[in-house]
Amino acid sequence: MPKILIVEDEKAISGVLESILSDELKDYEFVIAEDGLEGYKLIEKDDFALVISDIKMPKLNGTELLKQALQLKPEITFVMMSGHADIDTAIDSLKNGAYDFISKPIDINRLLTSVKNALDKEKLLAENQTLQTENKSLKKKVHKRFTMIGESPALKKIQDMIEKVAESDARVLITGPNGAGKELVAHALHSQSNRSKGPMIEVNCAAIPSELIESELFGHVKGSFTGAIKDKQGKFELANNGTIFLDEIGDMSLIAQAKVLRVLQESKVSPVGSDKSVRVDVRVLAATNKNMKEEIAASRFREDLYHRLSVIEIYVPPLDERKEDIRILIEHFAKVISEEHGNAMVSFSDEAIKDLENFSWTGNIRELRNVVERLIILGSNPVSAEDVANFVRK
Ligand SMILES: Nc1ncnc2c1ncn2[C@@H]1O[C@H](COP(=O)(O)OP(=O)(O)OP(=O)(O)O)[C@@H](O)[C@H]1O
Repeated sequence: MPKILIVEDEKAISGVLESILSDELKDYEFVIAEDGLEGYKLIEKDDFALVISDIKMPKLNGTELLKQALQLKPEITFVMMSGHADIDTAIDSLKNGAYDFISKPIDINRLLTSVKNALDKEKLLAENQTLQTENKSLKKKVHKRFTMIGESPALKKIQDMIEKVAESDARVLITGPNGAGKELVAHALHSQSNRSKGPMIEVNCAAIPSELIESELFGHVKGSFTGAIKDKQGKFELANNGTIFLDEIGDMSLIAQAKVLRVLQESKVSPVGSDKSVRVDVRVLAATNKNMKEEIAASRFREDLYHRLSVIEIYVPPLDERKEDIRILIEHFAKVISEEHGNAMVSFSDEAIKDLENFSWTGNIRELRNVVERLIILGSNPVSAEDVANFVRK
């Protein structure tokens, strides 16, 4: 239970305060100190949601208590109480960091309002602190999730390209087979760009039915079709001042392609059912595992859209073409997965790694990660060549 400290040398006053406040604030425990020194010792030992302190007290006065307590715990909230004679001191205490002061004789309503406001402020600060910590740890997790591991010349080339083009607003088409790391490249481009503080919005074009894609990308107004029960912002608007990542663009219908082309030409979007258009400042990244030349030849993809999307093209080759990355990827995934499982670090024997290097990885890095996870769960520590033979069917 959170605690409130009352520091007051007159027992009659502290008693009355405690009984009134505890009636109103049932979720708090009250602690009483009879002078500033005792109050300081309690603050040293314990955490208080609020300190209500008199100013004139023996041993350590309220002003000194405030100063010393704030040095010890800068986030602590104080409400001071003062007689008429020391009103100036009370005002000074506000300058020194107290939240409020109340003059004696105490007006109970004024006291309750002040105490409740002070506690609200304290709660907001605590919540803010928690959110900031959560945000930091989420950012770290996201960063970890999108770290690109590898030392092959192919990966180095990709990283060089990312470094060169990240800062420009050039559209980038990322190509390569499933599971090779295209999404990772898109995240690296966003996080190394000037837009990194803005949003990165991902759209899996293959997963959205063609009749819904327009509303997904550009939004709609209420009543524009059955089911449009309220206005909805589209992904392009949500990505304003940031990046939109159109994954599996090769699977987008021709109708949707025409609409995306218009946005790229005009930098404006019109929500479905609206005759107004909204200007958007969005960098467009796209990815596909399809051979776009073949798609264009078969009239499944618009050539004009392809040229607009692929100002820069980054090709992520399959893992089988960069086998020198396998060892370092296994070690990386072993570490990450052991951490995720909350286990001791599992290592891989040299023979196990060599056998894994000799396999063909049609599912690329995604498949390798799954296999490492399977071996960590089912195999011994260190994972042996025998474990690989037993648990990986190739
Ligand atoms: N270089 C790398 N280092 C570490 N992890 C990687 C690397 N490349 C890919 N991965 C991991 O492999 C998995 C697949 O990668 P990703 O989703 O980027 O592939 P993709 O090419 O976008 O696949 P798809 O086309 O199927 O969407 C993810 O878990 C990703 O974190």
